[in-house]
Amino acid sequence: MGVANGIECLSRPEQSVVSPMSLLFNSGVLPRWTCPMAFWIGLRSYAGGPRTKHKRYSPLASMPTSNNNKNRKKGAKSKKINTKSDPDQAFNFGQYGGLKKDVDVDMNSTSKLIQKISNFDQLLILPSVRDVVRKIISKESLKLQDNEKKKINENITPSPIQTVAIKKISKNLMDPKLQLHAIAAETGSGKTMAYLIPLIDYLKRQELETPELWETLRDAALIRSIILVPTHELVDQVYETVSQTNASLGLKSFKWDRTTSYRDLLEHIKNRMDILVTTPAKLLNLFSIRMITRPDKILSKVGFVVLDEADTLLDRSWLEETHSAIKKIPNINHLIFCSATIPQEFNKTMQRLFPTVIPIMTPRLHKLPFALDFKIINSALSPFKGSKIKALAQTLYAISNDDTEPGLEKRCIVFVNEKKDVPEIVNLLNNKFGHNAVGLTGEDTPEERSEKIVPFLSSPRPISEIAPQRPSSGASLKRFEIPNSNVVIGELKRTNSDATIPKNKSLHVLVTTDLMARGLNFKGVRNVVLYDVPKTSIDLIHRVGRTARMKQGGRVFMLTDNKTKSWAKALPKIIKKHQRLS
Ligand SMILES: Nc1ncnc2c1ncn2[C@@H]1O[C@H](COP(=O)(O)OP(=O)(O)OP(=O)(O)O)[C@@H](O)[C@H]1O
Repeated sequence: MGVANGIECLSRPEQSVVSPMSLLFNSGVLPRWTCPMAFWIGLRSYAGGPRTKHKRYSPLASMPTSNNNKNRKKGAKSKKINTKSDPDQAFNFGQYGGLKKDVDVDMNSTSKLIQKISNFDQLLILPSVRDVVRKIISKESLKLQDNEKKKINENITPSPIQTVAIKKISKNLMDPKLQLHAIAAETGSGKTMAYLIPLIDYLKRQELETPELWETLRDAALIRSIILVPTHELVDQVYETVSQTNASLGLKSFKWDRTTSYRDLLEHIKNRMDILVTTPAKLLNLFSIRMITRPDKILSKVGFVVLDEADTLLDRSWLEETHSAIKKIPNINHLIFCSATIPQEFNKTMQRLFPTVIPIMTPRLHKLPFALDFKIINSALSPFKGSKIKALAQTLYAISNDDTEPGLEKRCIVFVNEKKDVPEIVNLLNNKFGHNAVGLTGEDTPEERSEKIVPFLSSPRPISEIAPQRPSSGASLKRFEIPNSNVVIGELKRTNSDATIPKNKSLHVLVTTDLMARGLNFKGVRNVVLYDVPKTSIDLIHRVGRTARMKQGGRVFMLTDNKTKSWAKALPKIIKKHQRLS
């Protein structure tokens, strides 16, 4: 049977296409156990925040204080200190930090470029692509409230990471050689569009600038580009953005997640798939679908591949799967890694390979969101007296009763370290404190996960749509400042003790773990509670990054107790100083 489209033929190819990727891998340059594609930059950690052996230094040693500098000068003689240390020393969060301290990308030229470019018109993007992208951003952007959406074009400017990424990637966009880029910028900074705009531009230019090639692709059964993400929630989210290019640019995008049928997948591949959004595991499935006997042919025209949340996809629990998936794509032209954090372990693994990747970073990498209001609540103090659940309940009351987000249903995400704690916290919040909470962990079925997460991923609903049950008329709101914290909190005093606790409908609470801390664009969620102090700076950055996205306002309440370490209590100061975390 003919090999017309890689789906009907029966014979397997005699020899596979030798590709730049397999060349890298098979040329012995890399030991077999490594993955041939991740090329993290040669990050050199500066002396920022040296963990010193001097007894008097606490883990806060990295905080630039006068005596630290004096000691650091003294210490400088004893060990070689990088002269190019970052002016704002990295703050070691957690016992071992976790993030690479500083990057050696020239931030000065990046900052100058960001200042120079204030409009998408100044970037090398096809006009048709530029117009569509502006419309997508204005539709999805949190910044533009409805009444502003009419002024679409003048309000949509490229975010810093978008400016830098598009500038660097579009320089040689259509060069046929293998090009590797690593995009790293703070959470909520618009990284999705930072890789999507070059990807879409690449596909459209391929159509317009190489018509003969396009003739061979237009009606073939193949996939032209792939975006890999770690979770099905992210597949849905990225696809929601990507699919908006279908009608306006004639691009055929498709998401392959747990709900996708093979029939649907084959149907879309048969009619040319321009952008596939999926997970590494699903992509590997392509090689075990009986009806597809030439999966290599289907992947032979994939020119553009993105690994979003790359530090997750390439950490030790994912490395094997991601590496196998990438190895199946023989002719990659652009391979882009994208993440909000550069964990040390990830960086070391990548440094061992070869740092040929072009780094694309912005000055706020590893810093918490600019417009973040970070509050610490010590549950050891009265009135909580060591009860974290009571501190959480009171915090949620304060959020639901304060004057923020007038007229809108408020949402709050509560992150815990252990998924086993989620059910009990939800139960107590709902049945003892009258809150409106749901719990979400990996134990939930895919259907349960998407049902629970949707109200937090969509924009806030008008409160008029939800029957707000105000506290019984006898209640009075006594407000008091929690000692040793910067939190004003209200205590609901009920005058008639038999009043049932009103279900607090004006605040919707999601209690979850790090499963939901990565990449998800919780639209307009203004409140995050860290029920447990995150174990690493990576967890802290991703959890906190679910709010205050794209310069929006946002509040984080972190519950502490007598066991909380001093470095955790220093966070409000670190954030106020916009200090980098490590
Ligand atoms: N140029 C822009 N102007 C205004 N809003 C934008 C712009 N680009 C993206 N956004 C909006 O900013 C929000 C965050 O974007 P995105 O999810 O891509 O951030 P991110 O950097 O990928 O975050 P994370 O690191 O958490 O994955 C989205 O609602 C998006 O629509």
